[in-house]
Amino acid sequence: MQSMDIDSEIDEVYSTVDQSQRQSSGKRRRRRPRWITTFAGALVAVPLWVVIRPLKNWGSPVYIEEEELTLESEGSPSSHGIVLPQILMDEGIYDPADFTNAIDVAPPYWNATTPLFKHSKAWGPCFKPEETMYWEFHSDDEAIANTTLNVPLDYRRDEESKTRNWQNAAGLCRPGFLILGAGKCGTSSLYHYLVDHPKVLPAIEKQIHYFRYHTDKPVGWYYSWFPTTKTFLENGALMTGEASPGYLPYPQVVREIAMTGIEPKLITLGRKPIDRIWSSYKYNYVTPALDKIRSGHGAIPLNKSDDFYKEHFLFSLEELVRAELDQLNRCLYGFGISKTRDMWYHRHWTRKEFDYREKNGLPPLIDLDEVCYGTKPVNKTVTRIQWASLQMQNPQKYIPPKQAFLIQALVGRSLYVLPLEWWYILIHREDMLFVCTEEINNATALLHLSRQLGLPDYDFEPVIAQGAYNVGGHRGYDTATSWNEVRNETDNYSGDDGDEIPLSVELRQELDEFLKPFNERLFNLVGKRCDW
Ligand SMILES: Nc1ncnc2c1ncn2[C@@H]1O[C@H](COP(=O)(O)OS(=O)(=O)O)[C@@H](OP(=O)(O)O)[C@H]1O
Repeated sequence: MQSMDIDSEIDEVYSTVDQSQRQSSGKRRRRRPRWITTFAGALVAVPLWVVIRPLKNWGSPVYIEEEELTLESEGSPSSHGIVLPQILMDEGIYDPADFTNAIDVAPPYWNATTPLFKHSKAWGPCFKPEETMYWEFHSDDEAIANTTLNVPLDYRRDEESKTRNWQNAAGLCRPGFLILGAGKCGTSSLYHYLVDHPKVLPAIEKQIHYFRYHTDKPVGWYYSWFPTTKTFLENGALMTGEASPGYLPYPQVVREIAMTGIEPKLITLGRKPIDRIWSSYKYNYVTPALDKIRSGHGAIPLNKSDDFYKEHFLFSLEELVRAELDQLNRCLYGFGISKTRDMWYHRHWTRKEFDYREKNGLPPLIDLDEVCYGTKPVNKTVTRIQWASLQMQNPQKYIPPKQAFLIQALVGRSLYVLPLEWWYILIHREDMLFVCTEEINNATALLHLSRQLGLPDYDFEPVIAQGAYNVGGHRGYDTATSWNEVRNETDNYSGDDGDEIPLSVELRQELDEFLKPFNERLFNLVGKRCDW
């Protein structure tokens, strides 16, 4: 997956998911005729139910008839104005105390005073089903054993859902959190840590990238990547979410999200820039380039060692950072200012911000990806303008073209404040959450974050102790690497000073100087400081 661009990553993910969906649906139990279950259930389950009622998710299956899922059947509003089918409250699946927490924050879509809540035909984040629903509270050991999760999830995905015409969001749920990025900042770990919370259900995939690559599809297609209303409610969930690092860098994604009628909490991770740069150099450049070379590229000899290829056929970190820094200096303090303005000023949603910044002497908005680097090769030898002299002088050195959009921005994607400033134009400040990567190993910091998301308190210590995700060579968003292995195998984790990163002292100093004002601007924007 590593060596592919995000589009093909996603295509691959989709086909794997469809397969696993088919497999997992094959494992689900066949439904029994309802009258049998109702009768048997009444005989056996009712006396038991009296005893075990306080135990959530335990007991024989509970079915809800169609008429029980109408507005009339809904319970009276709780003190927070939440209305759910009465049976969910009676069963103890939800408790009125669920809808606010220790710092008095309600999870997204559960705040009954917001316009979004009043106007959507929904139970919290989930749209009401159009058909009779068939409810089972999961106590099924077999089903549980067949999933990696504590609860078997039901997603409504089928062939039809891939077509543009599929509009219906009935029976589906919206995400309550999105991790926007930045890439290589621990987004996979944070996602897995958050979905360990008993009130949070995962999406089918960590990365859906709907708002970047798939907005030609209806929003129902997007929601179909999350648990269905039925699964969501019967598990007593409060939110679901996803993590797509391709969201953060792009201003057009901000607008797409704001227009979609979702109001998730938006989480951005920022890692010590030099650590992110080094991680991205290895993951987005070295590994995919070596993969490509090993499968045969041009006149590059086969079956040589990694060191041989690195020495003769790859650009060093020093070379790429040097070239990019020159480009960034030209762009951020020169041509990028007017070019960004020309591109964006005519849009309603950005104009006021440009004017405000100009009037108050604030740094100008920059559309880093689009404006500073370009998106197309210059000619057959030069993949991006910033590499013109490098590639002309070393035509034998290889940069995989599909990865160029990531390799070109090793430094740029560590200037977290530049894309974030666009997000703050349209998104409420209280919905923008910033996390320093170096904090995510800390259960207290995660508790704080989960409270800001509107979740009840939870101990994240055990899930953190399991390890980190998507570490170095152990690629894969869903693979945990134990902390022992992490310590043995990574050379750049928080806590050390990154001395082993192969950059000359001079360039490292220049880079630090270059980064400093952007880091300060970031801390100022998000209202907190990281340890870098
Ligand atoms: N808990 C914790 N603390 C510090 N650093 C961590 C943590 N979890 C993951 N990581 C490191 O983050 C890198 C992977 O980031 P992402 O998952 O965001 O990568 S991706 O953009 O989705 O591919 C990857 O960095 P490198 O190993 O340096 O490449 C991970 O090791």
